[in-house]
Amino acid sequence: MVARPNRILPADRTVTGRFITLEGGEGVGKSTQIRALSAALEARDIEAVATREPGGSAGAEAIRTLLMEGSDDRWDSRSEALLFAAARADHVARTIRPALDRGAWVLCDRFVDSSRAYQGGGGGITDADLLTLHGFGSLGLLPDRTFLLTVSADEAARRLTERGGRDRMGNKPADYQARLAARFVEMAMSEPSRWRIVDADAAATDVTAAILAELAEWL
Ligand SMILES: Nc1ncnc2c1ncn2[C@@H]1O[C@H](COP(=O)(O)OP(=O)(O)OP(=O)(O)O)[C@@H](O)[C@H]1O
Ligand SMILES: Cc1cn([C@H]2C[C@H](O)[C@@H](COP(=O)(O)O)O2)c(=O)[nH]c1=O
Repeated sequence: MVARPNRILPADRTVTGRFITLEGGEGVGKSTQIRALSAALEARDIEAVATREPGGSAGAEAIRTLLMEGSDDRWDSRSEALLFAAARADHVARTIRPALDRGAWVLCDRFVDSSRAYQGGGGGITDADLLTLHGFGSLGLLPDRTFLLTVSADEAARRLTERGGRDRMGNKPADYQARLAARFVEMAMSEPSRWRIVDADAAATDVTAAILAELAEWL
């Protein structure tokens, strides 16, 4: 197997698992799709680890509470970026890397690209600084494939109402939300080998099928 540059592994190890991330705004259906993809992988006898950020390990879940509760200005941009990076470092070390090392697939609801969109596009931290934090905290681990789920504004609002409201980050002002949405698209366009943009306005089963089609080469 050809070593992939985003994996920092001992020289004698090979990896058969894949690291897949889902990105996008609130309520676009990421967790719904993670559940469906887990089931699809398990049906093929592939171990799937479904996880999320911030969170996914005991330490990261504790940091999640700090990040998700309180007013939208509880943290300034730099403190917030550091907290997300610290949570991610623990998540990668305790959950993601061990799973990949044993050959499992990891399906993660948000990862470093959310920091690049929210703390970067929204909060004004430079991409270089965010990637430096990621390099130190998580040894620069990147997904094999990242799906950007997009929905129309009306459908996103409908789903959020149905689900019951926004979190602390979702309460940031409209210009912040617009910048982060634009940043997601910019990242996806600038790295087409890793990213796929999926129209998530469709029925959940159709979205799952579209994602699986983009994973077929590894299944
Ligand atoms: N394709 C779909 N069509 C219609 N409703 C959907 C679809 N996908 C998800 N939903 C519904 O939209 C709501 C939000 O979905 P979900 O929790 O999966 O989104 P999310 O992207 O994980 O949200 P967040 O980032 O805020 O956690 C839920 O009520 C879910 O049942
Ligand atoms: C990983 C990550 C997340 N965020 C934001 C994005 C969302 O508003 C919340 C997470 O809530 P979810 O319902 O679990 O999707 O946190 C962020 O700003 N930066 C990040 O790195």
